[in-house]
Amino acid sequence: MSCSINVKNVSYEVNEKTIFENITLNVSHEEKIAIIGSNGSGKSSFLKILAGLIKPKEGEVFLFHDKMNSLKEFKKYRSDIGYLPQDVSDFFLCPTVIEDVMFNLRAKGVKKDEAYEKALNTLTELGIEHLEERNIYDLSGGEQKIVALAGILITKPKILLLDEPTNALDEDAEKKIVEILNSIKKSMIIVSHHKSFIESLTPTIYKLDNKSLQKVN
Ligand SMILES: Nc1ncnc2c1ncn2[C@@H]1O[C@H](COP(=O)(O)OP(=O)(O)OP(=O)(O)O)[C@@H](O)[C@H]1O
Repeated sequence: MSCSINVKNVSYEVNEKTIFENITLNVSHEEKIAIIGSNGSGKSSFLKILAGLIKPKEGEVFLFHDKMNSLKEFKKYRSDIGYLPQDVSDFFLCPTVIEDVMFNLRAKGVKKDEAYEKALNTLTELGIEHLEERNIYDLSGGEQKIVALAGILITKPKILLLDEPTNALDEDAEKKIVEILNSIKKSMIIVSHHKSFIESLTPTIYKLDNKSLQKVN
């Protein structure tokens, strides 16, 4: 089957300390996988490598079978990758929720009325339409997380890299996110500590432990 992401023998170190080594992973077109692991095991760093934000020490990353030789080369796939960071506080570019969610579509040349309609639909799907006119920086951490997710989902990226998408979310919000992520047929890597959330999305779970990535089941 065709793969969206291939990782070959990737290692990462910070300040000469090895965080993980020799990670090999293939994620097929439309496959969802989850990564668990204890605090500090390197899950966020691994996602950042796949998003082209940091460089591995060694190894190779392929997106759609195209080898990424430098961080610059990730640029051509920027709009195909939806990366949700663990901390979204620096994620926003516009003051209000609706403006921010519309922003990525407007940047792609979508007309204002159409972008507004799509943004409102996305907010409604995620159950946060009441936040439309709110200032993002007045929102709670959980609300900000869902707004950030809305800004990613609206552009329909081919790959979703989601770092703890439900931390700080209440049960209802989590349920909505499960419904939406289950309805999306895209390649997805979800990092989470939340077992029931992960199990409601995918049976394919990996654990980052002792510097290596192993399949749990
Ligand atoms: N820029 C950095 N400077 C110093 N240390 C870093 C940096 N980035 C990551 N680390 C260290 O690398 C290790 C892995 O961090 P990472 O955030 O990837 O772990 P994680 O598995 O996502 O943790 P958590 O579950 O707590 O979010 C940690 O020990 C962290 O302190």
